[in-house]
Amino acid sequence: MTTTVQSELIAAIRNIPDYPKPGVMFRDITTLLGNPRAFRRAIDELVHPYAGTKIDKIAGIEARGFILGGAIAHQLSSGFVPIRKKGKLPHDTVRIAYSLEYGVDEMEMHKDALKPGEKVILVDDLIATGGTAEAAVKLLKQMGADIVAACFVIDLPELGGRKKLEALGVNVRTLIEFEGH
Ligand SMILES: O=P(O)(O)OC[C@H]1O[C@H](OP(=O)(O)OP(=O)(O)O)[C@H](O)[C@@H]1O
Ligand SMILES: Nc1ncnc2[nH]cnc12
Repeated sequence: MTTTVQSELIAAIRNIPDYPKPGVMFRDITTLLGNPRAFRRAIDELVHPYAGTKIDKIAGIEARGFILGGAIAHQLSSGFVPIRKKGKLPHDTVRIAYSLEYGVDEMEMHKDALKPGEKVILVDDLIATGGTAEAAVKLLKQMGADIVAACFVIDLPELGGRKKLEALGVNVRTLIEFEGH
């Protein structure tokens, strides 16, 4: 069943066919971010299960996870930890390689960004194959984080990312789903 809030979020997202390559329907959240009501709704929906829970850090995945994660951190009075593509963080880092549709990339976070046992929520805009989020989960676990949940606005269920994270024992929260790539 699609709720009113879900319909509103779906309507706020712009769909761009064949971007960045033929056959991909790009789910563009910039229109949602530019819509004050939809942006607030998305943040409220992502946050509400954790209201009143002490969450030490929100870990946001570059780049769109920074925007959502910053707003969520503010709402939950948590700190924010950026997980960045390699070479962007200035201090000592932990780094992990991960697979993209074509080739591999690496992401990293600062070694002192988290203390073991801290409660962390991982945030990104979208989960597709789950390769990006899986790598982020591995980095967070390496740092000794207690991963409370991984939260995304959009799930592309056919690509299997949610199941991949759940197989790692991660509680996954998503707001809306789209069929296909
Ligand atoms: O589940 P996956 O198959 O790993 O794909 C999901 C990732 O893809 C997009 O980021 P992208 O790699 O396009 O980077 P960007 O946000 O820096 O543009 C999205 O924001 C996720 O981070
Ligand atoms: N279809 C899609 N739209 C936006 N970001 C994505 N990342 C991976 N697949 C995507």
